[in-house]
Amino acid sequence: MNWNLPGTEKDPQSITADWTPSALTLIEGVQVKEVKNVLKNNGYLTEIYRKEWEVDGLPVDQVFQVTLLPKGISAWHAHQFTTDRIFVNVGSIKVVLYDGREGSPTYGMINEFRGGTLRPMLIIVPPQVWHGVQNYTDTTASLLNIVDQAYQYEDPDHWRIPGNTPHIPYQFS
Ligand SMILES: Cc1cn([C@H]2C[C@H](O)[C@@H](COP(=O)(O)OP(=O)(O)O[C@H]3O[C@H](C)C(=O)[C@H](O)[C@H]3O)O2)c(=O)[nH]c1=O
Repeated sequence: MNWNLPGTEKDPQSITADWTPSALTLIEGVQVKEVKNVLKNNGYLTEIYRKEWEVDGLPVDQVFQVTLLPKGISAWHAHQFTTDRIFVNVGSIKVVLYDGREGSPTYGMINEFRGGTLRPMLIIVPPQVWHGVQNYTDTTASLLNIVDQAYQYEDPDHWRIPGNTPHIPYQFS
């Protein structure tokens, strides 16, 4: 008996048995450290960064917070020398990375992560990897950036390209 309706499609695999997106190959140099919330009687506690996780072996020189209003987008950014470590500490944020480094084994690759209160994770973004963030929810969200080189006010190590550039094969929606 045919029970399908016109236009019916079967789901492909989207997630592995450990709930990692099945299609996810990490961009060269990118690392992700997922952490678990520690549930307490009066709330919960979340570790954000430990040197002993050995995610990059780099120093911590500064920590700053970026707050995104509902649906706010901040893209695209890259740094020549600075490693970003992004941790969404409030709400839910999409973190999208693009490898535009010619000669990189993952040149041209996009990585997309959704992290935050529900799925805490630290994302290590190496220098020269383009990144953008989007609060895709209706409540204010924020992320912490734990950088290995503090922001230089007079000479920021910060390059930008518009969020809708045709040179990155990703559209924030
Ligand atoms: C980083 C920094 C910036 N500023 C000043 C400089 C600007 O006048 C203003 C906004 O800084 P920026 O334009 O860098 O902020 P975003 O565009 O939100 O970018 C930041 O958040 C996204 C997600 C990134 O990935 C960037 O690496 C990070 O810089 O704050 C400071 O006063 N101190 C600082 O440490």
